Amino acid sequence: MASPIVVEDRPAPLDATADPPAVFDGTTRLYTSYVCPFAQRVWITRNFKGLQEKIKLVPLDLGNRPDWYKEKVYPENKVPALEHNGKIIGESLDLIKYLDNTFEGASLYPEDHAKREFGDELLKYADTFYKTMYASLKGDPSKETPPVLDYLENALYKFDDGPFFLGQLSLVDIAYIPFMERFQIVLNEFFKFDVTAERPKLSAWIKELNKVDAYAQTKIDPKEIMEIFKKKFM
Ligand SMILES: N[C@@H](CCC(=O)N[C@@H](CS)C(=O)NCC(=O)O)C(=O)O
Repeated sequence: MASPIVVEDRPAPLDATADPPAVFDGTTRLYTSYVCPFAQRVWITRNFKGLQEKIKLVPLDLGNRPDWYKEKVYPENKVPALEHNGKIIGESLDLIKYLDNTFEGASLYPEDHAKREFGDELLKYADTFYKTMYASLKGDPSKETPPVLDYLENALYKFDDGPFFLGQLSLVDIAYIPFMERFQIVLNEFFKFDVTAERPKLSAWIKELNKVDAYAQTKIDPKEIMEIFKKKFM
């Protein structure tokens, strides 16, 4: 079960003029960006586990990033990064596992061996998925994306005890949904290509995820998605 619904105000992103937080003062902080799909994975995980009080959001303006972020916090200069117990941890897939294993709250990975094995395979495939989707924008998505979309559609038939990849909501769904959110909009708007057409499982999966408050609260305005993609990828 998800934790009770918490409605949060989004703090304003910090830009180059902002002072740094009191780094390594014992506060657990998620350095993030509201528009970053990798960071969104960690944000959803935090929300679902009910860690809003324990893990403070520190959103950055990536286009005008403060120098102190690279210098004092995360030399990689990327989001997401988590400050916890005197250290900084990066990489979204590592972070969602870290949050699930380290903090209290609902578990996001099943105990069942077959589900874990399939979950590991799907988590590995997440890079192939998003890279194929981004690369397709330079060509014809209606030809280049069906293999990866069909892989996901077929994967959704594997367990029938719920609409999610491993039946119940897990880290696997959280790894994919930020990217699906963006590509559903962008492919529809710019290429008139519907990722869910003739993919009933995928369509139901997206609908069910939209009912999950921990995710719904992290969505960004579709107009903003289209502007970002127009500027950066097309
Ligand atoms: N592999 C990383 C990718 C993180 C990433 O690329 N984040 C982007 C924003 S969406 C970023 O911080 N870019 C800043 C930059 O590259 O300078 C992860 O999974 O966390």
